[in-house]
Amino acid sequence: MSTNETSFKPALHVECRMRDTDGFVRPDRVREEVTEWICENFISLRIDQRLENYEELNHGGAIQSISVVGFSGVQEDSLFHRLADVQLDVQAYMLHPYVVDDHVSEVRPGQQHDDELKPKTRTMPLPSANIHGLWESFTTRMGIVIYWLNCIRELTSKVSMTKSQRLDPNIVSWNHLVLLYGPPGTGKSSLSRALAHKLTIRLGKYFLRGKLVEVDPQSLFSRYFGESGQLVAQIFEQINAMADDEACLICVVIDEVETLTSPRERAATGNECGDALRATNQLLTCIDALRHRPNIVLFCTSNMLQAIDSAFVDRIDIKQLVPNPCPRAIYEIFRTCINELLRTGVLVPSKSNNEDPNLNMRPESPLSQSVHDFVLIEPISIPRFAEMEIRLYDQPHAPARKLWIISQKADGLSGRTLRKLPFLALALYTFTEPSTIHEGLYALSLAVEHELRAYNPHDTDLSD
Ligand SMILES: Nc1ncnc2c1ncn2[C@@H]1O[C@H](COP(=O)(O)OP(=O)(O)OP(=O)(O)O)[C@@H](O)[C@H]1O
Repeated sequence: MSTNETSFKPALHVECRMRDTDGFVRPDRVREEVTEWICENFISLRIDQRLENYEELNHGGAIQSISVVGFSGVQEDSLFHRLADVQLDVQAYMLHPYVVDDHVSEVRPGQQHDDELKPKTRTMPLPSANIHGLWESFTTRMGIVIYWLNCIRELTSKVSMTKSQRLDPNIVSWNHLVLLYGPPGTGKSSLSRALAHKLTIRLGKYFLRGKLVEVDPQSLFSRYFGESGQLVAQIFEQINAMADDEACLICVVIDEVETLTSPRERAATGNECGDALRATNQLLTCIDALRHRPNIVLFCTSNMLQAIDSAFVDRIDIKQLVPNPCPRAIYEIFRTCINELLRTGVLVPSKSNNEDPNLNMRPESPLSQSVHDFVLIEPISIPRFAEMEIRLYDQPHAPARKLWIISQKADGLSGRTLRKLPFLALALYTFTEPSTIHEGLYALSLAVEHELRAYNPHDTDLSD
């Protein structure tokens, strides 16, 4: 098959997580060997599949896991893909260990004035154990996730093209700027970090390392009039210096970017101070200056798109609304929380037949035989939506089914609120310790109703 034919095929992404080998094993060698092994041993692959029996490979000892993580084609929601129809994209990476206290840019003790004039950033090497798994918690298969798949695909191709083809930024416009906007608590900041992590893995062919730089926008405002512009310039000087290492992908995250980019017309009419105007001007200049750096991507988040300067909005390459999670995403949020409560023993699997007659039927019982194939006897974790969807109506009492009904009811709540609810529900509505999974789910359903009433005080009938 010609190379041209291959490059037009959609990509199937496979991630190969390596053990820490102290640099003895090169990721590109692992990538090559795993690609060859997959082509020789598989006809098709399923999204989310974990590949086994790789230990026999020359680099098998250096591999911790191999998973099929995504597909960049038209039918992004289909689960099975024939290798003959795709371009295999294997990435080998090593996670940097968990960092408890992120590095905050240096400030010298005892220098009060100096401290205030230092913009604060946190840096973390990528890919990082701190962020690992975050992307997956957002990208439930199908549903709202499609735009994230598009977003990562667009970013990957733009960064890789500017890096490999050395495109002239004055001719091909790419400002390296992504804006995630939407209501509070929908996961914009977490998604920016998750995107940075994922992008570093996916671009492992082009960049040997990655770095996440999180800028605290509040620290860019000084109480000394006229200093804010300088602080912005200072932070971008630091970022520019980091980008001198061309083998490193620098992902910068600026939360609440509207604080730095308030519309300059407002300042001109006297409602905003001149210092803010200088900060906005400086930021725009710095963004323009970064355009020739193929290894920088800037992720910004905002709750208020209308409060951002139009010249900044005009420079944005990828602008993505992050809405409240849809029921499938809500199911995933609740599912991960409940599984964590089960894992730690805060919740326990069902103990008696009283709660759910189907659930504890013994497999030996002839009466149970017909339902046994479908029934979870002692669930130790709730399955993913994709796994339980086909069996949804066969098991009216299964925890997964109950959770799906609760998730549909919780539509409209923010991701932040949803993450709090399972734990809060146990504190408010259960009286035994530990509670069973069914008691926990009943409590969660009450907590959701309570929260919805707080959102819509006039809506009294929330039963389904
Ligand atoms: N769709 C979602 N899926 C999974 N978790 C989510 C989702 N939305 C929000 N969360 C969780 O909610 C919490 C808050 O997220 P985050 O701070 O990223 O939101 P935000 O949109 O940046 O909020 P704000 O605008 O108030 O700063 C995090 O723990 C995040 O994991």
